[in-house]
Amino acid sequence: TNSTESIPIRLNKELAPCRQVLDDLESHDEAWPFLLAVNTKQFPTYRKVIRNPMDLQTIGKRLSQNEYKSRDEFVSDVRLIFDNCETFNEDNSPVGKAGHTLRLFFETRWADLTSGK
Ligand SMILES: Cn1cc(C(=O)NCCCNC(=O)c2ccc(F)cc2)ccc1=O
Repeated sequence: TNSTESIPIRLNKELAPCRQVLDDLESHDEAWPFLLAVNTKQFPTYRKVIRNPMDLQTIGKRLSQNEYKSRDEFVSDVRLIFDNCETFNEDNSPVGKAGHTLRLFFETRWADLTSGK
């Protein structure tokens, strides 16, 4: 059965752009640092520095489990990825640059999807 059948139409419509932009982010060439949670064995200081980790897989799970009650909650989690990235990485590092590139891509795509274009 279609898991969205139980969601009110209004909410389902609300969340459609969220699914679309998440798919676009996941398939972006610069998404590689953000697809999965940062590996804390590879980066042992990460959880000390970053109190609220976030990644695209986690957002996908929350979306599929209907944990977002509004677009704003979804957008906050996406922006948390990029804010965490700026906190932990130098701007001119490979991950830092990927974060800036993907943030700009997100904000542009999100505006297109939600400004009725
Ligand atoms: C957000 N962030 C990520 C990293 C980081 O180094 N992340 C993993 C890179 C290695 N992972 C991959 O290359 C990969 C992962 C999944 C996939 F499907 C394809 C490639 C470091 C600091 C930081 O703040």
